Amino acid sequence: MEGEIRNFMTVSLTNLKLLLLAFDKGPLSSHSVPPLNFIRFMAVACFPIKIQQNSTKNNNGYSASRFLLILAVVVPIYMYKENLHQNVMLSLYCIYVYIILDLYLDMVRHLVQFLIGVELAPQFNKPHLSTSLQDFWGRRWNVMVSDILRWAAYNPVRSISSRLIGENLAKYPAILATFFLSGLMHELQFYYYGREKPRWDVTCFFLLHGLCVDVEIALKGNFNAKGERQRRWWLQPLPRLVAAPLVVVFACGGDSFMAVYPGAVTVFDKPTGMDLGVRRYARNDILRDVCCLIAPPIYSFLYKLFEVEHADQLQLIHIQVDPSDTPSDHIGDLEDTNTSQLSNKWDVEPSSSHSNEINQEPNTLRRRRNTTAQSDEEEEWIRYSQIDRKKEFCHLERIDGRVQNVLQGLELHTSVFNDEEQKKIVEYVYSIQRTGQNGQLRERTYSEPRKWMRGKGRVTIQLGCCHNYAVDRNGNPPGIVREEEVDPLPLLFKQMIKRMVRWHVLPPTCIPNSCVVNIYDEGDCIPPHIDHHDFLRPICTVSFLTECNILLGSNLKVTDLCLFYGANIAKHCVPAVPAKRISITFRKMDDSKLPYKFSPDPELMVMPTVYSP
Ligand SMILES: O=C(O)CCC(=O)C(=O)O
Ligand SMILES: [Fe+2]
Repeated sequence: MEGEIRNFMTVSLTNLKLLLLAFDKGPLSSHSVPPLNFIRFMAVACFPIKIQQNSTKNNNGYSASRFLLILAVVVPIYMYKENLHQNVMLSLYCIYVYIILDLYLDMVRHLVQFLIGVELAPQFNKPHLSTSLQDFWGRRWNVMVSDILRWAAYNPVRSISSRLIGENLAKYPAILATFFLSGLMHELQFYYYGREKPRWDVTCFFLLHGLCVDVEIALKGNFNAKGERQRRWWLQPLPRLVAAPLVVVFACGGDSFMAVYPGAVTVFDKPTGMDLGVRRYARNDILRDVCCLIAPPIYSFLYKLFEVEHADQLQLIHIQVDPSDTPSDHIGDLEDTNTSQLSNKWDVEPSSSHSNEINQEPNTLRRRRNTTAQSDEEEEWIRYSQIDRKKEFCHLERIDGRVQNVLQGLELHTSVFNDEEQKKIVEYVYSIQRTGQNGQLRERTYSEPRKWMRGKGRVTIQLGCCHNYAVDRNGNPPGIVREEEVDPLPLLFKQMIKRMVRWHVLPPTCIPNSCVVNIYDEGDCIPPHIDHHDFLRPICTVSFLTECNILLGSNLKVTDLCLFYGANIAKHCVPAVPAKRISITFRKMDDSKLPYKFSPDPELMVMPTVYSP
């Protein structure tokens, strides 16, 4: 059977990978990380494997021994098949197919891993813990295949349809196309085994699930938009213990899943020689057809009923500084420098004409202030004592069945930077923006919302590392994109960090080494998201120009403007801002997730002095 399965994988997946390579996409493309030498290239092309992007200690795969144990229980039950109801047999069969697949793929993974010396990703990520169909198919079931389908169908269809029907709707046809392609691949695989004319029931099964995922995503957005309904008890999420079996039963055990069995029976009956006594799926099965029709609405309803939010601890320090005057149009001294890297443009000596007060360490401040007959200590003490700190934020929500304070760790510090300093920082930001507009920054440092996203996106400037909130157009997953290089943190921002550590706003144990600057025009927003866990907590946002609402919580009320694909766990968002606003979010990267070309900044490695009045 192993030989059969190997061919099965080679036939469909290798061809798809090679096809993607023709467009320099997918796991064999020139962007692959780590770069593929000949041996690795051949291994990735020929085997159902995926190179682990970020080396991880957590292996989400199951241990083979646990599986063998389950198998040891399931297989003997087959002996009593005559006494078992057909549907029980089908469910057992489903478990059997899953275990065999996982064992086989895991075996291949370990063998290839050993041979090519690269860590490979597990293929399954605890599918029995899925909390929604989207979670099941997108993140837990056969993840290597999901990745390939994302490149081959989802991304291209999404990009074409966003031009035709807009960014918000584009995901729906993209999802359908992905499931359709998956259906065709399965049809081909079953044909390969059974040599029977395709009955298209497998394709229908995948299309049905694609439709359900579409409905699920649409409803999630819709329900979220009606924030009030979230609070009704019957729409509150149930614990994963209840939600997960429901999703898995729908994904694998519902009547519609039986559509897959004819293929599965054809595939596995013959090579294993097991006559499982499973009835052939009847093409005109009325019950199945009815189920197909009613499954999406029922599923979507169940989804919302049993959706589980993850209890990620929110630790966000938000520093809200007083809104300064409208930014001046004055460009500042920095504009005429003409190098392409921010570090050169920006990292100016405190003594040069580019310097500003915030660039100076307390002793520099001291010297200047002495002239005003105010001692340096007094000056710093006054500034330090003017900081207003609010830490007791509390909003209780039920997450995973437990009542938790979702604002745990949130702090608000005001008056950390004075008006003059804020103005300088804002001017700096504008000068970087102009540098980016002139194409003088690294490709992923500066990005503007696309034209049709006006009012929905915002300008972002990423420094220190490039990271994705969602899968990017190259298929990179959310989180730090380790192979991308962006411009480094400029001196001014490093000095902001030092100031915040010195004045007890940031802990000296978590000194940020990256940041994202968000420039919002009136009406722009940031959709609900949780900052990726490639970044350590706490995370710190400094806000300029305009006061605005920032929503925090596990179930956010979201306006239509902020509908966001994949935001099933929404933790914070900035709804449409009333006027121009700038924010700088500082984050420390997890050491194991640093960009490959990242070199730690010596200035930020020395523990900054903490002020003690
Ligand atoms: O602009 C803000 O205040 C929030 C920014 C943010 O959440 C982010 O960039 O992840
Ligand atoms: Fe964020």
